[in-house]
Amino acid sequence: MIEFKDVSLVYQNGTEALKNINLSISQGEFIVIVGLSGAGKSTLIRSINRLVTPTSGQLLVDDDNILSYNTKQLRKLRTKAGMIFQHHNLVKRSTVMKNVISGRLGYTSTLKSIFNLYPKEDLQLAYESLKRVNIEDKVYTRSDQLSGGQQQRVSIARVLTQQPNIILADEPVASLDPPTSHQVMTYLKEVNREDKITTIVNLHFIDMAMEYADRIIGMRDGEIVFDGPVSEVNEGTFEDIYGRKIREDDLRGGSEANEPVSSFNTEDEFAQTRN
Ligand SMILES: Nc1ncnc2c1ncn2[C@@H]1O[C@H](COP(=O)(O)OP(=O)(O)OP(=O)(O)O)[C@@H](O)[C@H]1O
Repeated sequence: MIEFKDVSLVYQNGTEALKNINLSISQGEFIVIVGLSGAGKSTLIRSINRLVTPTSGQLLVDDDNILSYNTKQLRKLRTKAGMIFQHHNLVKRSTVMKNVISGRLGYTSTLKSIFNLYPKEDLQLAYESLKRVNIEDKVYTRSDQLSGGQQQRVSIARVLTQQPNIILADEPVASLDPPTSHQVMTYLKEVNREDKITTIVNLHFIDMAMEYADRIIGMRDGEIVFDGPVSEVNEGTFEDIYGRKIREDDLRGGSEANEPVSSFNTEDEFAQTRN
């Protein structure tokens, strides 16, 4: 359970990025946050693993106020709340396995991790995580030799290896083409359903928000201006959130041919079904 109680965040330059946020998120929900650039979406999700620190209010994760956490507690929190970024944040010159096993860092002593002394079970878990996103054949490939979509799948595998109970995804598909975007969202949704991991995703594209979210939160100018199940959302809702008419570039497109992806071995194979 995640609870924001009157949470505000003012950056050092005076920008009020979050204004009195009150929000309650139950374990296992799949939430998409939408809003124009600068609305505060990143700030909101980065508050949950304390990549940024709210300046007032209370932020509870499993009944604990994370705003009073020390360094050791923060390390634990960041293991529990895994993060996926727009640009993957993989170590480019390391292999896929090295990147994915780093998901165990929060459970391993620094010395052991320097010498790559991960327990066998951790290596097994990393391999199983790669299998879940169908990229286990790339286990010894250098990360910079993968496509953008493959790198994002590796970053999902890395997060899974962390065994989190929250996944925070900050614009995970912003740099991907439509078919690959749907593939990545489908994996996130699959993981959410199977493992009951609370998943919070920032998205720019309203058609993708409608397709994958169970609940949509709309932000404008640091405030929550909509919060409800996807069944209550229509074009007018987005126009209210955005404060303008919906435009073509608010849509990612390419969803009509969306199929379950698990049975495809390669991204090319998957993409071919969409052409
Ligand atoms: N480190 C920072 N220092 C000062 N202001 C910041 C910082 N990070 C973000 N902001 C400002 O805070 C506000 C909210 O930014 P945030 O990145 O959370 O919005 P967003 O909705 O995620 O936008 P985008 O979709 O462009 O990423 C914006 O006005 C932004 O310029």
